[in-house]
Amino acid sequence: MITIQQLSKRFGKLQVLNEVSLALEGGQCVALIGPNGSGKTTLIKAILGMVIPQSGNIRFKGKDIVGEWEYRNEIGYMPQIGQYPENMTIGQVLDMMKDIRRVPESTLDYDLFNAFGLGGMLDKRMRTLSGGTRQKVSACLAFMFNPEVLILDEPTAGLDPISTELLKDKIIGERQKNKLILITSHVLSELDDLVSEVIYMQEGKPLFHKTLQSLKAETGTNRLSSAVARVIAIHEFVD
Ligand SMILES: Nc1ncnc2c1ncn2[C@@H]1O[C@H](COP(=O)(O)OP(=O)(O)OP(=O)(O)O)[C@@H](O)[C@H]1O
Repeated sequence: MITIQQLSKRFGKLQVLNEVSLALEGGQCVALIGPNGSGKTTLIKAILGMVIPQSGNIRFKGKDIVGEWEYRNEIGYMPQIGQYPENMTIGQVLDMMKDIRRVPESTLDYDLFNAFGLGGMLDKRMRTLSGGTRQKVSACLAFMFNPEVLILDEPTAGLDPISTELLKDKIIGERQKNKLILITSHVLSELDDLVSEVIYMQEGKPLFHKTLQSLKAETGTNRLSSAVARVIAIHEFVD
């Protein structure tokens, strides 16, 4: 569904993405993990057309994304920190997004809106929200328009344990509908029962892209965190 070829991005002298090539398919939940500053968010923003690479290309369903914007309607994006007009209420933000997208009300997905109880907070202004409630608004918006692809950047950061479980259930349900889900998190234990593939970024390049099954089989461990640690140790030993 998304193919990335030889993608490179520099910010000044800093090489943030270094000839990244990846293929991401529907029906997969892909964990994009790696140390701080390894280029995960930059890669996500390049897919969304928010960061312009120096070289390489990204194809969405076979079509180069350069100069395109409609493909973004097929992607639900949950940023690390959602930026909203701070004086608007939750209800106004939701209405504004619905106005922009102009899709029939009957196609909207209110699962997370209902699960998070956002209906009881519609009059709260964005600037008054706790970090976790802001995350809930972002999650609700990412899923609301029923996109084929979900890109979730640290989606559970700041969410309480019950809300985290609600979001995880939703992610599992959407993956079963053959959607592509790309998710970054530093809490690997949270990804264990969610993901089918793992991409480990290091210094702007994927160190590996493996299925969870092969990662576990290769390392003889059932936990994602130990499996990743073992693969990194093997790579460091070989280098
Ligand atoms: N707009 C920008 N201008 C300059 N440097 C940037 C910009 N955006 C990101 N960077 C730098 O690029 C590098 C990669 O950042 P990025 O946010 O992609 O990393 P990350 O892997 O998502 O990190 P984290 O795990 O901390 O979220 C960092 O050194 C960051 O400071």
